[in-house]
Amino acid sequence: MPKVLISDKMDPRAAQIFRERGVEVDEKPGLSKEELVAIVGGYDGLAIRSATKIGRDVLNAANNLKVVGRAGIGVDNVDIPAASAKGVVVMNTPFGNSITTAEHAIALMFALARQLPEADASTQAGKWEKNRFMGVELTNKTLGLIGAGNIGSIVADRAIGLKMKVIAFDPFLSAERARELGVEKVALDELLARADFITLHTPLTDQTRNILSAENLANTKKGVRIINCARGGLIDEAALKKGLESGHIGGAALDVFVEEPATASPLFGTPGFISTPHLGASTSEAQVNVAIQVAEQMSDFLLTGAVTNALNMPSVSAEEAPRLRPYMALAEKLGSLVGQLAHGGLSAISIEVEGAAAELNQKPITGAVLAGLMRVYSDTVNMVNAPFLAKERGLDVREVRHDREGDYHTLVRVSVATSEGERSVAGTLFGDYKPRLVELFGIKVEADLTGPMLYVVNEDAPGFIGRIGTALGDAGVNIGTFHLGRRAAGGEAVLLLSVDTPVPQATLDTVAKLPGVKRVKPLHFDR
Ligand SMILES: NC(=O)C1=CN([C@@H]2O[C@H](COP(=O)(O)OP(=O)(O)OC[C@H]3O[C@@H](n4cnc5c(N)ncnc54)[C@H](O)[C@@H]3O)[C@@H](O)[C@H]2O)C=CC1
Ligand SMILES: O=C(O)C(=O)COP(=O)(O)O
Repeated sequence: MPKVLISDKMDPRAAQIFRERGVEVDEKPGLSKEELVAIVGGYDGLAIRSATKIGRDVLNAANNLKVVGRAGIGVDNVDIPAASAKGVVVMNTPFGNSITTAEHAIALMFALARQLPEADASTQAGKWEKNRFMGVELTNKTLGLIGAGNIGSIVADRAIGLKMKVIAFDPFLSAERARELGVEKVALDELLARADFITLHTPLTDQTRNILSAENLANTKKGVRIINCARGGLIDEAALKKGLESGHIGGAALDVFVEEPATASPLFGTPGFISTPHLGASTSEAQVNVAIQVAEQMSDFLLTGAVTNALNMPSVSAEEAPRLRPYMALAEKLGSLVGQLAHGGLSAISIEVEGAAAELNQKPITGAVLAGLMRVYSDTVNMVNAPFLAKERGLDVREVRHDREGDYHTLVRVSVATSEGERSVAGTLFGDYKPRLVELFGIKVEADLTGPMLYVVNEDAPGFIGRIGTALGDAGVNIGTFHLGRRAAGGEAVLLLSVDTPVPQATLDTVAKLPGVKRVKPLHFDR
């Protein structure tokens, strides 16, 4: 039974779903990094929010980990390249808390416009400072949206409802989508110059880090009010403090900080500054949504192989997963076969599907071929990290889908470019579930690729099969199955033998010296 650790505070429905689905679950929110490193090796899945940091140290210790599930949106607390290299799928729940977070941005916008936190503190202190708190109306003001994705779009919709004019800077926002949202797409400089309020809704990337830099903050309209419910690091916090102190910035509301938890930010106490402790997603509705979704996605993956909302792997639906499973086994065996038989470096690989295979999602098949191929070089390879490793090695990967149906109702062909020219192998599924090799380097040969095997290329000649049987028999190696193919009578022939035990080196040397033998290679396949 797979085992999952919930390492952040999560709605109890997550644990309930894991248990109902047959996944063992431990709940240990608030672990230190050292505590997590000490126990993470015992888990197949980690369910997290933003507090758990999954870096190389945690991943190095996570030797059984298959999936990290983020009950929320931002995954900047997960080292995705390191997770991919380790073969760990990282998934999030991209919509479950978007409305809640958008509402928090709107709440902070109102709080800034009417100085609600300060007015509340002063009133409850018995001061009744009616004349101190003069606010501004939102109606007819311009809201500058930096990032118009899921959350930004909801903020735009709500702000338009409040009769604001919404302008948006987002390089990936199409003119058509901007029209649909009722926002005006502008360049960043124009947004800075025109906006009365600015709200940030982008992920933290190399392009967005410090997007509100000291220089950009200086180019904003005097009195601008700024809201950040996205990620700390989008705003230069020191420059923001200076801007608030000089009065150029009329107010700022941060839900997120460069350093979290922010318990001693220099911004605290600055006039016009208000803050919340990363509460954007904290409503009961959003937390139920993301808890249910993450537990379902992770259980599906661990129990059926279905992949939803992964950031480092193509999706596989729950309906597709059972249909794809035998193809992935076939693909992995074919990849392994070409990997084991390749002489020297490979520069390119092409994965072709035809017949019934062409109706399926090809990405997982490609991932499985690459995993089989790359496992020849490293035994920590799986479908998640194989495409990354292949890319790192400069392997050119091509996918081809043929509508035609040939001799077999379904076929997967793997061709590699080697220093000796192109080599290709092909396989089918017998009875729609049993992987079977049907072609090896242009020669028709049918075989199960399983366990220890022996591959021999020889000149087709009478008596050869007897001689090889004797050589293996003399070494006490029992032959399980025997598969033969040849280009033409008397031409090049291939022999694939499954053997009960691996063939010793001395016997391989004996076989290599038999008359007519051109190549001998022991192979091994997972069963
Ligand atoms: N405070 C909180 O508790 C929460 C924070 N978030 C954060 O909110 C942010 C936005 O989330 P979503 O809207 O769901 O993401 P999304 O991916 O739907 O939208 C992000 C948008 O940013 C745009 N973008 C990317 N690079 C950009 C750039 N250089 N300049 C301008 N725009 C750029 C993208 O085109 C996209 O439209 C994320 O950072 C997420 O982690 C999300 C939920 C809760
Ligand atoms: O979903 C996100 O990106 C968030 O920032 C929410 O964070 P949280 O789950 O509340 O720690």
